[in-house]
Amino acid sequence: MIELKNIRKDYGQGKQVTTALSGLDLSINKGEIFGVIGHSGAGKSTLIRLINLLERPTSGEVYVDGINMTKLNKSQLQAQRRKIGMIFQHFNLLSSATVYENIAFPLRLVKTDNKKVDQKVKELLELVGLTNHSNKYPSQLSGGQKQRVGIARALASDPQVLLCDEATSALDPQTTNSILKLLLDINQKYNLTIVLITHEMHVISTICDRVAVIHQGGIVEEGPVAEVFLKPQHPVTQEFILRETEVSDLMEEAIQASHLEHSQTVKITFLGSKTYDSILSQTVRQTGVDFAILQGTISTIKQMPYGQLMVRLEGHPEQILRTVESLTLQGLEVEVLHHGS
Ligand SMILES: Nc1ncnc2c1ncn2[C@@H]1O[C@H](COP(=O)(O)OP(=O)(O)OP(=O)(O)O)[C@@H](O)[C@H]1O
Repeated sequence: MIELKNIRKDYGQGKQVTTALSGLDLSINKGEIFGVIGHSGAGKSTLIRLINLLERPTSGEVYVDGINMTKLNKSQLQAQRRKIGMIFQHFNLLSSATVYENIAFPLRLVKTDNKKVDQKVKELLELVGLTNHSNKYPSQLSGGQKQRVGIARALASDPQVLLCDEATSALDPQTTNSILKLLLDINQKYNLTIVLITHEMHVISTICDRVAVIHQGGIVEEGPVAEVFLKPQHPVTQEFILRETEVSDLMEEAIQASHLEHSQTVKITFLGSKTYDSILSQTVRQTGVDFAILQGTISTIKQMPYGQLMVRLEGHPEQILRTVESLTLQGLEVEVLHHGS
């Protein structure tokens, strides 16, 4: 659906050049929710604005739905942009227009007749849950309601792609979750491709199918969210995930402090329905080892449950080995963090 090929983006000229993106390749499938995460200045805004050519690449190509955006003339680009909706961190609503007129705005621009406008706006008001607010002005709305107007306006032209530029960064956690749920519902209802940029791993793990981690203008890690989240490879990804799961450096201290003879500290990852099974207790009963839980998390990645337990297994080395093998055979992921002597 979206392809960025060997993209370079420089801002400024001569000695003042800042390279925001260098040699970036990215491919996003139709109907997926794709997240891009990175620190401030990593190049996220530049990347998302390249997709609808709000920023032109210095070199490289941008394809949306098979069309090379960089080769279009002005009117062709306008037509292609109607397939790409966008929402913003600070909503960018027209303050002097009502909710109704904000949503109608893209349709008025292309001179849609009033009856069709009315039908579409009412449908969208219902979709975003603002039917009773249509005559209000943006200043009379909460942040979450403003973003709902932004979403409805972005959907007015029946786009195939929705770009979300830090769409929940100005919202509190509860409102963030309600907006994320709305985006997920829209994605499922219309098979809309959603691209979002964020600096919060929580946003990624709540709704995204795949994620790319961007750092200093390049993608350093990319893949299905569960894979990247549970087995982060790059230090920047690891840092985002540690922040999210609130596992601190104290963890390392706990592992060292709890170090015992004839023990091994392991991290066990449970995915999907296995998260709630009693696999660990059944296994240790059979192999005869004891265990102590050092840390544990149960959460979800896009509505799929997962659990991670840090445990110290205690027993004869052979018993511990059998325990690890048995857990692995039962489909759990076991990573040895520390061998006891
Ligand atoms: N219009 C511009 N002129 C000059 N430099 C720019 C411009 N826009 C962005 N940059 C620079 O390009 C780099 C990438 O910026 P970008 O805004 O894409 O990052 P970001 O990851 O979105 O950061 P943030 O989360 O802070 O918005 C930064 O070094 C930034 O200073």
